[in-house]
Amino acid sequence: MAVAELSLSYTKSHLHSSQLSFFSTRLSNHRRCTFRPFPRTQKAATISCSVAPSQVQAPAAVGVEVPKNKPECFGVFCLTYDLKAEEETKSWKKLINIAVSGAAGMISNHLLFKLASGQVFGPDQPIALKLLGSERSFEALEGVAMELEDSLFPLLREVSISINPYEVFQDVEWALLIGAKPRGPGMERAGLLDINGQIFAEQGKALNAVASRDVKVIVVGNPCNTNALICLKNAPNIPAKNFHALTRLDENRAKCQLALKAGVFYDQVSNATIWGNHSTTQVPDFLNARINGLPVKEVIKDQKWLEEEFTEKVQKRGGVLIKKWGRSSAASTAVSIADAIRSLITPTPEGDWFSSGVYTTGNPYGVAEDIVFSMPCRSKGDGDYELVKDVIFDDYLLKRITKTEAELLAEKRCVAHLIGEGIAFCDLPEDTMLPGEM
Ligand SMILES: NC(=O)C1=CN([C@@H]2O[C@H](COP(=O)(O)OP(=O)(O)OC[C@H]3O[C@@H](n4cnc5c(N)ncnc54)[C@H](OP(=O)(O)O)[C@@H]3O)[C@@H](O)[C@H]2O)C=CC1
Ligand SMILES: O=C([O-])CC(=O)C(=O)O
Repeated sequence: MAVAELSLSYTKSHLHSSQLSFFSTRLSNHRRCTFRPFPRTQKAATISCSVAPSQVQAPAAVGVEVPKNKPECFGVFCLTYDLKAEEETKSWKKLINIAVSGAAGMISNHLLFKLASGQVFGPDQPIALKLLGSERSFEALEGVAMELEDSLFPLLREVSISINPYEVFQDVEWALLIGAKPRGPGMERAGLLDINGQIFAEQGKALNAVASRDVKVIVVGNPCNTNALICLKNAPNIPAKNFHALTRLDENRAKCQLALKAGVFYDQVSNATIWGNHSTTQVPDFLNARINGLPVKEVIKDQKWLEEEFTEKVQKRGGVLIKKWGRSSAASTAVSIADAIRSLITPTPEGDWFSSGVYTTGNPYGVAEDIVFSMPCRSKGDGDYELVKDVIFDDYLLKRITKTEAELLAEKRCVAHLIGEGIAFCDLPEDTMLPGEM
């Protein structure tokens, strides 16, 4: 195939900046094209595309400088302002970069507006949103960015969109990894693990290459525990401790059910742990949870309800919701991502804790090492966390924890090829299900 080379001169005024962004992103990511910007002073760029001469069409407009590995800004976010000149910004913190994948999906559609409004990082924290999509979703991403423009959020100082994780993850302090392929009809769970695992392997490599060394990663896309494991294994230069799988939605669901049964408002439920996998083997812990400061078992005396109904309700809540709503939890998932972030950036209230799927190596509970398992955590509010030591176990809890642990170990064997552990061998338990699959 002939290689056609176009040499374009640069005049920024020919295109609106969002068109420039779209144009350069498309070109720089096209499989068959390389986009080589010249230094700023020369104001010219070269695009090389391996296409037959008859397919070569001069672009409708001229090229643009694209700094290497930097996604282009979107629309109104391309304007620059002197922050210091604005009175209200003088007390603001330093801007933080937040990457969101699956940014055109349903969960993101709720989450992005929470982030931009200041509800998550606080009213003095300006943010830059870096949205990751794909060829499939690029136009939808532009639509999302347009809605962000039209919302006039003061704290939202930058928005950029790209389909290249190496661009999007550049210098990010937070990576919220939501995008994943949903399990389709007739698709084996092993197939889902493989397809999504490849997405998270690639994203792990990109984070390793370009993200802040202190980046905190929250994996939401399912199967989120094993996706988080794949991601961290492909990012060896970032502490494994910085990777989380989202189980906060499960914790919130558990608190709601306990409150309902006890007849109290849900803010009275504390110390709720979800152990294990974000799947139907997850273990909502009623042994250590408290209602109005008292052990749950002193308030809800119906042990059969706790062991059977409560546990199953939490495990299968996602599936019941899909049956009613016709789609999977998006708003409550976005709320729980916001909760998960806030739990890491604000000190945990005395005596309480929160659940997160975290790396098990070094855990005090005897859970198998080298997997991502939901456990009770506390934070000083610095983005880091410690595992809670003063929890108790009984035979029921241990038996359930062993089951969810076995499932995660089987998922790990299934993705051995994606975590540098040789040939995959998939012997998943038959009842392995996402919460939404029931
Ligand atoms: N951990 C938890 O508690 C929960 C996790 N989830 C999970 O979160 C994920 C996102 O959910 P939601 O936002 O509702 O889903 P949507 O289907 O609305 O969006 C998912 C996004 O994933 C992206 N994607 C990446 N790879 C593929 C692919 N191969 N095929 C199709 N789409 C792909 C798509 O964006 P693009 O084309 O830009 O890549 C799409 O926009 C799912 O995996 C879901 O199971 C949901 C609820 C709770
Ligand atoms: O299975 C899904 O995609 C939905 C899900 O995780 C949940 O509701 O907890």
